[in-house]
Amino acid sequence: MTQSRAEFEARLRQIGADRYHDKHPFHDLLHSGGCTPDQVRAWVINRYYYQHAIPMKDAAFMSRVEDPALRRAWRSRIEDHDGHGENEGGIERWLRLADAVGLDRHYVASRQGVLPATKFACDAYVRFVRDKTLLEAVASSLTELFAPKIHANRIEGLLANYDFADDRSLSYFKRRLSEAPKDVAFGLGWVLDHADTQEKQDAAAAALEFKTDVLWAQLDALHSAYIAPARIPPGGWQPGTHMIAVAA
Ligand SMILES: O=C(O)c1cc(C(=O)O)c2c(n1)C(=O)C(=O)c1cc(C(=O)O)[nH]c1-2
Repeated sequence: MTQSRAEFEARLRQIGADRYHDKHPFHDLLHSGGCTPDQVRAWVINRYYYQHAIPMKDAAFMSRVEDPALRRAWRSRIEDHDGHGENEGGIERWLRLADAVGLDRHYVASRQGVLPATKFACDAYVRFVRDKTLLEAVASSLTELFAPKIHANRIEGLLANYDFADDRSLSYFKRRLSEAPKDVAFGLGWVLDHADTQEKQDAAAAALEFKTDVLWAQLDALHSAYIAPARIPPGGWQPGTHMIAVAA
């Protein structure tokens, strides 16, 4: 049976409550100060791959949208990451975080050393948004409903527990606190308006579940590779390498 708008929204929010990556043990370690500097670096390197994929998936989405009003509402997402005018953009802000943890930003931006499962997960997200219905594509972005809370926790946890953390190195997350709610308010409204049959509601819910898997798989990959007993796959970043040379 088709759910009411309120019931369907509650169903989507429950998917976050059950499956969002704020519950992953890697995040507990990271936010509580339990990661070594190299484990934080591994996260920065791998998460860069997600940052790199996001504007590509938004461009893939926009290439399929025929309604100019929807493209107009969506295009700021690309500018938020790539920058526009005075705004240097999220990718540059992420590289500032890479600088702060002592990594060579050119290495991070090269995406060498990224774990295989991170690549598979992020590339699958870009393909999903390119190939599925527009409704499923928009629904898959709705994990951002749950992101401001994890960003606020992360800012607080990193500031309390790591020397590298300050306003400058964490500016990526601070900025997302104002960008994400605007995007997700639009995305949620669009999904609630367009998921007007049971079949469409089921497809949108499945898309959101798929996206929680994309996020969870990245943290499983990190945990397996870099938390003891660490098992770095061939080609994965080796701790101690690709650091900024520090003057003696
Ligand atoms: O740190 C996080 O936990 C987190 C999660 C998500 C998310 O839920 O997909 C995004 C972000 N951050 C983020 O910074 C971001 O720009 C972003 C864009 C999107 C998207 O699907 O379009 N998700 C996310």
